[in-house]
Amino acid sequence: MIKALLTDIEGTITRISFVKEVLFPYAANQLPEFVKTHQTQSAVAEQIDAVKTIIEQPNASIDLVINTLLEWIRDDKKITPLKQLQGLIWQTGYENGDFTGHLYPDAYQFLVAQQQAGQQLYVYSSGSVKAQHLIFQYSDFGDIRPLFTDYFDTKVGAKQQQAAYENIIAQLPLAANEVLFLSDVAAELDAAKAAGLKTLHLIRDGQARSPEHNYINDFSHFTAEHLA
Ligand SMILES: CSCCC(=O)C(=O)COP(=O)(O)O
Ligand SMILES: [Mg+2]
Repeated sequence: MIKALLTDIEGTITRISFVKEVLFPYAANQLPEFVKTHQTQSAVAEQIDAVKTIIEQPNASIDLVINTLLEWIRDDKKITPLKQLQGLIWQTGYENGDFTGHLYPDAYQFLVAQQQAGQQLYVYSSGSVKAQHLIFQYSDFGDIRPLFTDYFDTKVGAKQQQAAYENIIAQLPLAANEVLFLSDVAAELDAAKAAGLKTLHLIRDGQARSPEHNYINDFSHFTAEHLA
């Protein structure tokens, strides 16, 4: 019996175009200035050092680090130092009211109903935990952070790795088969299933189906059978 839901964000409860056409361009536009003016702050300096380690250039210039990060944004690389810096950059945009966090209405109604029914709600996204807090704090439906019990990002591992889901389950008071993972990406669902979680594929935009996973086109089609 399912006792908790673990949900992806982009493509599952949030429109892909909000991330690709609002958040990513905003981060790319603000990143050079943000990194240069905040490079001595520990939270930023730590990510700059992580980029230098990844590119194996300990003496890389700040411009090389910035250009590397911009290239990773263009390629939608889910690399932890980029995702951590994006979360710090997006905070200004949310606070300025430049955008609110998109949630599909069916997803919002689903999350509220599930929490009211006693399900624990967790989030696992490539976006940093800070970015997750922000999209929910400044969501289209107001501050919905009280819906969620905890948040996980790529610090537990990449989303297409089985070990990432094993690391998440190790932090929950639940068995893997008591957790239902919701995602739009089949490879993520495969990794979660290999770790023993139950899975449900959100196919909102005509993505290819996978015979390995049950699917729904939106949460209005979610039924009690999905919690069995
Ligand atoms: C938390 S909003 C930003 C989401 C993000 O940066 C991203 O890369 C989307 O990844 P997801 O794993 O949620 O599809
Ligand atoms: Mg996704």
